[in-house]
Amino acid sequence: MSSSEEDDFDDLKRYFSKTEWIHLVKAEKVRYRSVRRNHLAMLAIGLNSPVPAFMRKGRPQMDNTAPLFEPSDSEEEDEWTPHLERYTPAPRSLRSPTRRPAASRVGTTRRPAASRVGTTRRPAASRVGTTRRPAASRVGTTGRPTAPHLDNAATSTEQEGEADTQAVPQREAQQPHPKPTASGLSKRQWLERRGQTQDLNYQRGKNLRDRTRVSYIEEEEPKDDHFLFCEDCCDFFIGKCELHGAPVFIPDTPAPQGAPDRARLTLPPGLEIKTSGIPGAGLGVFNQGDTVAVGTHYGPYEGENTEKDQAMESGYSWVIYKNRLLDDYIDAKRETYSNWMRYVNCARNEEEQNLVAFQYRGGILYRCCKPIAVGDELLVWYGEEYARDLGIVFDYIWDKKSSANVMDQEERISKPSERFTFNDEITHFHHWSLY
Ligand SMILES: C[S@@+](CC[C@H](N)C(=O)[O-])C[C@H]1O[C@@H](n2cnc3c(N)ncnc32)[C@H](O)[C@@H]1O
Repeated sequence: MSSSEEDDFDDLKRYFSKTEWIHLVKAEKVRYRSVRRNHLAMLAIGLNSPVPAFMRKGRPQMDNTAPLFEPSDSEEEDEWTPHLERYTPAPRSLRSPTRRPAASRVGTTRRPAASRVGTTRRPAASRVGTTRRPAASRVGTTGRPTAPHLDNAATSTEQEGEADTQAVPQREAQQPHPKPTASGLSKRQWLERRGQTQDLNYQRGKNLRDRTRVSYIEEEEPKDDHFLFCEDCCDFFIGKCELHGAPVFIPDTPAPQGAPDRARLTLPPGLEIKTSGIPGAGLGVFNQGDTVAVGTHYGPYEGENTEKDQAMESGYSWVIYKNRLLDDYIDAKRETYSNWMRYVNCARNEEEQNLVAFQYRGGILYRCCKPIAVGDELLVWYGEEYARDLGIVFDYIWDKKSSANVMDQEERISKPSERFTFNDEITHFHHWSLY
């Protein structure tokens, strides 16, 4: 990383020991920086955001001086971060386990990224699950109860984040004086700002019925597949990208499940299904409308839930990572129970790939990573092993230089032209093809 890039992370350094810092790779720093920014942004607008673990004072040192996200050979690997990509540039077949791909196609041992069935890798388009724990909760969630009836309330944001919600009212009732929250306001002040002081009428001994109803909404902890990726910033975000705003989602045309030819009926306006431009590939999906902009999202991929064995037999399946023990398999073989995305063929090289498959909130989405002009065929990457299993001939070039050293790789990853996503099982043409 150049020294000017290193400067970008100056604010972050103080949260880490020297040893921890030198073991963080760029992608991790970028992630921590986003987490911190999100956290601060939420505080700035008065939302209750727990302090991210890594920012907490006195947190235990990360005991590991080796890379924080050291890859493991175990199938049980629960978490996946971009960092791991540095260690496994070699055979990334979906069937060979260590890492967890983004959405992956079924069919191998590796779980496919938004992956086609058949792998153990976490699918890119659906590679679920990483080590990321973006402290910052989604903007818009209420976070822990800022119970309006607790007029003498207010424990620190952090305490609130750790305590049982049930315990909060009692604990808070015992606190005679408001303590400042992480936003610098006491809870009372915060509530006053929100014009809710009229609700502060609850005192001990008063009829509980007089209390304002409070709904305790658990803060949603972002999961690995809650993130979207901004193709311009080359960074992950939740909700909307700070610079480029809300992502574009193109919904399917509604069609009843079980309808004959349902998959075709779901085609969004502007797309067309016709014979693929790839010889022998059958049908494909083409753009017949305006150019599809980078960052446009389609999906989720629809099909029937199935077992791994069946999924591996199908040319229309993806793996959806659920947790360390469980994957779901979705098969769009039957047109009556699937959507148009089943017709999207596999790119044969980086040049023609214009969609990236990844897992988002338990489904597989395709994100446009290259403008799709009128007449162009939509092409996604299925994942190497799955593509192989299907007999797809592709330009297998990335492995030739897969032994590129880590620094080299990191340099390359930092180039904006090379995508670096959690879902990169599917996207590896983007950044692996160059090695
Ligand atoms: C998800 S389906 C795509 C839609 C399929 N073309 C159809 O007509 O239903 C996957 C199947 O399409 C074909 N296919 C997809 N990409 C291909 C490619 N690059 N080259 C050859 N065949 C391909 C293979 O037969 C594969 O099993």
